[in-house]
Order: sequence, then C-alpha cells, then structure tokens
Amino acid sequence: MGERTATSTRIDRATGGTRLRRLRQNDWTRRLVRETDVRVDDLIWPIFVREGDGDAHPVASMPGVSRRSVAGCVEAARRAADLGIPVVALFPFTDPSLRDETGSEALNESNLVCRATRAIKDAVPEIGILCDVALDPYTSHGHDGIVRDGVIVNDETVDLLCRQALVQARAGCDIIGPSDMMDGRVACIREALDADGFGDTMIMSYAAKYASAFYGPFRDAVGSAGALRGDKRTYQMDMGNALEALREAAQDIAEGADMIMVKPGLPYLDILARLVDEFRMPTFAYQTSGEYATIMAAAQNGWIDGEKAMFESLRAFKRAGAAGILTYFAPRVAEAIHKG
Ligand SMILES: NCC(=O)CCC(=O)O
Ligand SMILES: [Mg+2]
Repeated sequence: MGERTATSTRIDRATGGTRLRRLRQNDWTRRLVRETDVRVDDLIWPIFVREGDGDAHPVASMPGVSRRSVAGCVEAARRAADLGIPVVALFPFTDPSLRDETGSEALNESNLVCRATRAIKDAVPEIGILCDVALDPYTSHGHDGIVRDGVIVNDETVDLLCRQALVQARAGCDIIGPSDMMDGRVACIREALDADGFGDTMIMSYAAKYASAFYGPFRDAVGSAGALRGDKRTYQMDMGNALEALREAAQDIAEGADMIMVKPGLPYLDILARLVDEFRMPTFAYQTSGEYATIMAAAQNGWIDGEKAMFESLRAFKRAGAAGILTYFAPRVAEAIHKG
C-alpha cells in the first residue's frame, strides 16, 4: 500500500486501521472473500418455439437468439441439460392465422408449447420446463387477457388462464409461470391444478411485472409487436411504484405461489432486493429481451465488453438476493462458467 506518511496516521485513526483495500490486492484474495457468484444452477433459459422444420430463424433484435422448430427446441433442451442448466422456459411464435380475440389457441392441447413440452419431456426428462400462462402470444390484439369494450377484463380472463395452465400441466410442464398480472389468478390456478391431480406442479408467479419499454425485442420474437393495440398499463405495474410491488408479491404468496419473479430485471433491482428482504421467498429476476439487446448492441459496436457486462449484470441479480435469473444469455454463461 506504499510508504507511510503523515497522512497514514490520520487515515489509520479515521479507519480504525482497517484498510479495506487489503482484501483486494490479489485475484486469490478477491475470490476468497467474494460474497456472490453466478452459478449454472441459477439459470433459466427462455427459448422460442416456432412451427415447421429446418433451421432456426434468427430474431433480428436479439443477436444470438432464434426461433426453433420443436425438434430444435429438443436439441436446445439437450444442450441445456448437458450444460447443467436446470430449467428451460418455452415461448411460442404463434402463426398470425391462429390468433383470435380470446386467444383460443392457448387452450389447444396440441399447440406449439404443448408439443414442444411433450417432446422435451420425452427426450430430456431431466430438465425442468417452465411455461408462461398469459394470452398475449395467442390474441389478435396482443393483450394478455380478453378485451371487452376496450377493457382487459380480469375475472373472465382468469377462467381462461386456469384452463391454459391445465393444458400445459397435462403436456408435462413442471412450472406454471402466470405472466398476465390479472388479480387473483395464482389462487385460481393453484385450485385448478390441485383439483385436476397436479398438486406437484409448481407456480412461479410474475409477481411484480412492470409496464416496460424493455419487452420490445421479445414482442418481435413472438410476433406480438405488430399485433399489440394500445399498451398494458391497466394490468402491468406502474414504474413509479415500489410499495405496490410488496402488495402484489404478498398476494401471490398468500395465494400459493412457490416462487416469485420481478420483471424487468436490472431497472428494477431495488424491487428484487426489497422482495427478497421482505418475504424470503425464492425470488427470480427476468433479464428481459430489451436488457439483453442493450448489452448485445453495445458489445457489437465495440462500446462495451459484452462478456464482462453479461457477467456483471447477472452478478447484480445474485447480489440483490435472486435465487436465479431467466436470461437469454443462459447457454453462453454456462459455457463460460464451465471453461472457467
Ligand atoms: N412473459 C415473458 C415476457 O414477456 C418476456 C419479455 C422479454 O424478455 O422482454
Ligand atoms: Mg397480482
């Protein structure tokens, strides 16, 4: 730490002699005292499934991410399992001709997500599967629920969400992820699952999901961008609110959620930390498409080191107390961790 000077005595008096830089001197000391790390076990990999066969279709606004055929999703799940990633999350690109006012394709037992779930369960039984419950990939208007006179109606939507959850559970889905932000849906879905013999099917609720600009590329990926009429501010949370997130999470937990989630991730890190602190639940962060695209775009321009930014962003979630992270970086991170 250099020569001792008159200033040294002053500093020792001020710090009580504890020089915090002592522990940062070497790589090994830094590793020794590091409080959090990103592990492969922390990762959930969201993958996009599309109709048809053949090569994956790249998503332009998400470099490195593509929509895969059902067979391609099975390959991805195989790769994920081999890397040690515990869970894949499935999102469908629904053919526009199958979208309608009430999202009826969501209830089709052989829709894309159900077929991909069955195929993955069959070929890669050791990996967990998370399926989103919400109508937006299936509605012609792009909303997460049924629209009546311009209003996204809560209770009728919840009836459909319960049926959607059952369809997914029957296909073999392990974790139901209600992402719709309707009130009371966790309680109703839990009851519907239990009544149908799916008492072991887990619920990871999108407890605090904010109306955000960071979902843009995802809507491209699932084909909702062009479809969406208006915005989602009457059901997704207002970005100015933190106390309300505590109320949202409290409700979902009381209703039977096994795990909760905050979304988006990095812009809402304070919410994540507060929910962990308050409820001590397994709490997850969703590093959204917009967060992914932001890092990728800057990296591709040579403006930031993409690999370092990726790890830094994921470590932030762990430091804030996340049990895990849904991230499009999952396979790349897992590979980097294995390489060491
Ligand atoms: N329900 C899943 C999403 O809305 C994902 C959004 C994103 O990755 O931007
Ligand atoms: Mg709620």
